Amino acid sequence: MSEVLLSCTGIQAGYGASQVLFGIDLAIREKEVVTLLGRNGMGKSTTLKTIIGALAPQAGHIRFDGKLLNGMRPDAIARLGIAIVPEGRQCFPNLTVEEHLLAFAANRNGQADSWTLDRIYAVFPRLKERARNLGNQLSGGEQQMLAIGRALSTNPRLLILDEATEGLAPVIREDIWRCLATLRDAGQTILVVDKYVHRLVGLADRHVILARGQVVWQGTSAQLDADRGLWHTHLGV
Ligand SMILES: Nc1ncnc2c1ncn2[C@@H]1O[C@H](COP(=O)(O)OP(=O)(O)OP(=O)(O)O)[C@@H](O)[C@H]1O
Repeated sequence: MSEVLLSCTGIQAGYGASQVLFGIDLAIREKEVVTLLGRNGMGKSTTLKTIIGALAPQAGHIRFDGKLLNGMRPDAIARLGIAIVPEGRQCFPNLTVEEHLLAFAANRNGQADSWTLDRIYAVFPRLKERARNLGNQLSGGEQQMLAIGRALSTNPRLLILDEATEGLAPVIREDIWRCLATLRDAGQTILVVDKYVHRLVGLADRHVILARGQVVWQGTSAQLDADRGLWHTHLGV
């Protein structure tokens, strides 16, 4: 089995006096695709925020490639190789697609198989067609592809997607799922938060379900697929 890349143990976190996470334990191995699932308000985004350093945990440890992330600033964590595609895409209106993909490009970890512009265009041919268009000339789906492409251009060891298909038309969502499957097949380690569990069982290796700030279930896609009671109780499907 491959090495554990990210591990969270006993994470507690919240906003001021309001505690949201009550001891989250999760681990992601290299080349795994893992989802974080659960109904609205159960703590998925808060977990992501603690991993990327946007929110300091009140207790517990977050380790990435063996290094303790507690207390590190978000930019330092990003430099270690964690990239997030945030909810809402956040493209720059006055940069072209190609400028977005070049402006953030880095291969800090010296990966042999790095995400060059050509490789990103191979995963997202639509972005190649739109290379000279500005961010504000793109459709919602194209902006989402660009946000993923931009995150990839930093050659992250862990790519995190927070509700990447939110608000997209079903046919565009399918495009995004196909692209994520291509990334998975290329060996990219991915943590996904999304609500389309039907699609996620076909995409991910493992799933972690949160309820009220705690991990209530973890298992493989086959295990999740076989237990529709879980879908009903915790995923509202
Ligand atoms: N900035 C904030 N300040 C105060 N409370 C917050 C803040 N952000 C989130 N919360 C609260 O923390 C709890 C968990 O929210 P979180 O966004 O982590 O849930 P989630 O599982 O990602 O759900 P969703 O899919 O609705 O985003 C909720 O009760 C939410 O109201």
